[in-house]
Amino acid sequence: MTTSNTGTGAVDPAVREELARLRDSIDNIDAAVVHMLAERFKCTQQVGLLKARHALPPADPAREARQIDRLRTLAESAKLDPAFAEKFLNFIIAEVIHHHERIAEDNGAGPRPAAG
Ligand SMILES: O=C(O)C(=O)C[C@]1(C(=O)O)C=C[C@@H](O)C=C1
Repeated sequence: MTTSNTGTGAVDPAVREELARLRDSIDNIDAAVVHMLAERFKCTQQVGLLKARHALPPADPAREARQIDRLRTLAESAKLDPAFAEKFLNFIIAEVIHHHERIAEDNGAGPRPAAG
């Protein structure tokens, strides 16, 4: 229980100000994340085209393993939950792989036939 909320619906103006200041920073960080993700997807779009043109598979599990390893280490030193960092990267990479598959289809490669 805090002493700032009187329970009457009135919130201490200092608390309001602190919340607004923190939310401004959150909004700036969210904007930076969106811009950085947009740049990342511009790069992966180029990778998708390169892979499609040279008949390379959309996914590269060995590369992903190295990225996850690296990101987990970075997360630990930044005091961010490494499991969260891994989930976040996997989420983004899954989307990239969908894009790669679509680019390959649009470039006439189509899905690879099953082995055997
Ligand atoms: O580096 C690649 O080969 C990519 O296609 C990019 C990327 C990524 O988004 O980082 C996506 C799919 C691969 O499985 C590995 C990494």
